[in-house]
Amino acid sequence: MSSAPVPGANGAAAPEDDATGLSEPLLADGGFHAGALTKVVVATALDGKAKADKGSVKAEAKDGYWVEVPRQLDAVAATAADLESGGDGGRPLMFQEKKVKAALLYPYRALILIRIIAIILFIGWRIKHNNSDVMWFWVTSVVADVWFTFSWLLYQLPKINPIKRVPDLAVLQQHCDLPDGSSILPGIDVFVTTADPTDEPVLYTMNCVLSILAVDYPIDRYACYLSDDSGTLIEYEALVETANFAALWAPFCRKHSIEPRAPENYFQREGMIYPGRSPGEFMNDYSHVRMEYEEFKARLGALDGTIRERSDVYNAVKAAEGDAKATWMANGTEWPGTWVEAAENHKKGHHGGVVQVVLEHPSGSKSQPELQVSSVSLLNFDGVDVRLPMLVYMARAKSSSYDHNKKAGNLNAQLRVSALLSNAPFVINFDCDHYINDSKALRAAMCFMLDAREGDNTAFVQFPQRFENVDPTDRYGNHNRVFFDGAMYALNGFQGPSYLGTGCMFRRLALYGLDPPRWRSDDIPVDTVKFGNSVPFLKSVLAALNQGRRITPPDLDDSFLAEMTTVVSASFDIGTDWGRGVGYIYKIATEDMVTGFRIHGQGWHSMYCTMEVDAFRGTAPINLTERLYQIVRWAGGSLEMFFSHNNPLFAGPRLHPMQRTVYLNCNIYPVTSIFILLYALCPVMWLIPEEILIQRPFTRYILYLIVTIALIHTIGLLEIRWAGTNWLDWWRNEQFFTVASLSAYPAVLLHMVVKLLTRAKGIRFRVTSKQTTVEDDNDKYAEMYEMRWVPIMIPAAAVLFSNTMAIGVAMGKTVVYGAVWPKEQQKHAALGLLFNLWLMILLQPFALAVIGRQSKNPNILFILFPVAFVVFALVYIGVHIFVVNFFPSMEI
Ligand SMILES: O=c1ccn([C@@H]2O[C@H](COP(=O)(O)OP(=O)(O)O[C@H]3O[C@H](CO)[C@@H](O)[C@H](O)[C@H]3O)[C@@H](O)[C@H]2O)c(=O)[nH]1
Ligand SMILES: [Mn+2]
Repeated sequence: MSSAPVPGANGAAAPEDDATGLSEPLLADGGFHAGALTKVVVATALDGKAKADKGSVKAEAKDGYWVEVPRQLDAVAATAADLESGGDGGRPLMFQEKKVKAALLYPYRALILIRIIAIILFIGWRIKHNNSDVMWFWVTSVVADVWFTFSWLLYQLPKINPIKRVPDLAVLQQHCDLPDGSSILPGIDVFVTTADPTDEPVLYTMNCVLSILAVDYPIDRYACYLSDDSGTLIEYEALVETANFAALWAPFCRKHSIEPRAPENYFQREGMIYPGRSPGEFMNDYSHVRMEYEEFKARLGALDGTIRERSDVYNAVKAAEGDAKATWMANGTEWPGTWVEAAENHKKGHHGGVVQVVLEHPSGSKSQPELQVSSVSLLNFDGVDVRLPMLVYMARAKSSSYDHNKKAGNLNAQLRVSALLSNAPFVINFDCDHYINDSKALRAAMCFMLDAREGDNTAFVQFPQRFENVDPTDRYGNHNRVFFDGAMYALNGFQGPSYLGTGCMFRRLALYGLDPPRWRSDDIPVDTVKFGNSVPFLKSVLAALNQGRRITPPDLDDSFLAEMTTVVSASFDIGTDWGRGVGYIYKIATEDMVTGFRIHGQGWHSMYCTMEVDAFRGTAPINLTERLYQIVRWAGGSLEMFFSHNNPLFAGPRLHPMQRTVYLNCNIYPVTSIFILLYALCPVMWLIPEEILIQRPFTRYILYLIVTIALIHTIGLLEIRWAGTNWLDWWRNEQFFTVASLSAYPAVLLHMVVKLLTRAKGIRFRVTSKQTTVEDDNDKYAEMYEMRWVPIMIPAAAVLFSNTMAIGVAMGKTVVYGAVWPKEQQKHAALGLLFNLWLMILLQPFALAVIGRQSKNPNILFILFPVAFVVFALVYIGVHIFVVNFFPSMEI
């Protein structure tokens, strides 16, 4: 792959893949089985089928730990007709609630109780036996234990009532899809955010957009907005190309029931079952679409060059006038955003706003869209809806005099533009590196929003984040399953999951800061102080309040276009409630956590929706340096939230006490790292001549530690059962928490202290790089081995080094003194070493990162570490002999 920092470099590299890329899928037994009418297996037929079967067996086993809660039907009558939610009264129940089986839940709760008792006994015992060698050290470690207990309780207690909710798509369909082919499903505005065409390859972003344009939802009931924070022409022109390709791609997906509907990911997958209705035409259609896709990618890759060339021509003409070198759109107008050659008002962070409707809202008729690709006519789309939903490109204006509030500011601009253009009652947002993996996902979210029970009081429906590019052993804990499943199912038992930044459907009114219907008063101020100075926008808010639920396309006349530029202007938010009481929240690096918190604080509920097939998928940073920066942002945002007016302790009474506990834990967990760092450095005491112990009797102390740590892991083993995760997920979570505690978290704490003292700036939203810079076609995880040393890694490196040295020295001492040590001391040394080893095991991912490419075989640590131990042991013995001979009075 090309590593040139050219936007869309991935696309440009496509032709290299042609040799394998364009080959048609193999057919099972040389042809299609039209067997059970529709089931045709493509590629590795038997293999694929076996995989699919195994998958469903696994899903059942996972679900085996859950029991259905009977649906309460009487709730239906209680809900009045609410057009905002798309129902006409008498709405059905559209999801199934499940709780953990008693046989698992009660032992789980019992173990939590046992651990609480064990810890109380332990701390009581320690305080009674304050006979350590070094008093200050003992006091600190007791404080540490109390803190560990406190933060563990914050973490563990809210997990005692997990709930799983499964959407019932069939009921939704019955209720909303009318027999005449129309639908009463409510409107959705779909948002995609991107910040940089290089760090976030255009190809990913466009794949995300394509998966949206082809999603299974009534075409005139949703609209797609791409908001480009880089303001580059390349993103706009890529979107126009995408609209062209979508005219082929979307009907193809609909005709053949393609999954997933992001082409890059679809063409990469093998062994899929053909579920569509036209197996006979599939091969022909497939190869056409595949060919068009390769050409589409090539066009994306060439965009940069095209734009430069075009601009050179225009600029040459204009040169005489002495103008700056502008960037020109295809229609011969100057691009209002950033220019290829940065100029005043046209550079990164300082440029005009753009709103361009790429595809207009489809009219009622099922006619062909205006934009077409050549081979559309070659395919037979009879009976297939070939329309596309409205598609909009936008970039908010930026100016160096204003804070743009990063992703939150970007999303708020999208909220306003979409309010003017389509004003759908629901919005869902995606990061540009995520895509819709199950085309029914938007419908699934609707099951929760329209449900007769809590539907109207549900502000958002969050889906888990699932990742595609992570190495099979998930070295740096990217899958985060303990969080995305364990913690989120747990929250479902109270007010609901927190907002996790992507793959989350919101009720527009909840984002506008309104109370849930349950608490809403009749008098809702809709004014410029709150919402900003745009009359059409205020009107749209009133319309939303009055439950206008259709996406009604306005006339795109000049005054309307001018209004759209107003709502994306750099200063629009100033002096309004945007980012505070309205929209996504500003000033906190984790805009997601704090936005969800604000909404929960008003008494809204949220729902966690998992589907059998991942609803959405994305990419995660598999390079340790990038990953740690991501953690820095999350942890930094957490602490910032604690020191802001969004501190959960100040939230009103509508926030459920357990929900408050969870948010509090989310805010202060980085503090734990101080104590972890302290403990992790303890083994250094083996380097000291005299035996120093934190606590006497040491044996009893270590036993207590072992019991309490073992209990955590036993609880974890039960948790992974109901969460449907596995022990590796659990273990990686433990390891990564330790690694982060010795790097990202202390760095963030230090930053916070400095910030509080000097009123410095907050944590920077550094966009996670998705661009693979490593060239290695044989290893798609090559990126993982390229760790860049950064200062935040110093504590982890220090702990790793001192532990290795301590173990070596302990071995050396055993050789020198072992025989003369009293039994008691031998035991102490052995127990101390146990602790060292435990730490080393927890730090394994970090050690692997340090050795880079050598870590392709992780077992190499079993050689490297023993060698290091022996080296240190020998050095110790050498020094010892030297000292004994030349400085007999000294003791080491
Ligand atoms: O100034 C900015 C910065 C970022 N983004 C967008 O924000 C999204 C997330 O950025 P990324 O760098 O991919 O962050 P991650 O570390 O992957 O993000 C995780 O953590 C974030 C909170 O820190 C959440 O917002 C994300 O949804 C969640 O996936 C991307 O679409 C970016 O384009 C902007 O639109 N404008
Ligand atoms: Mn991301």
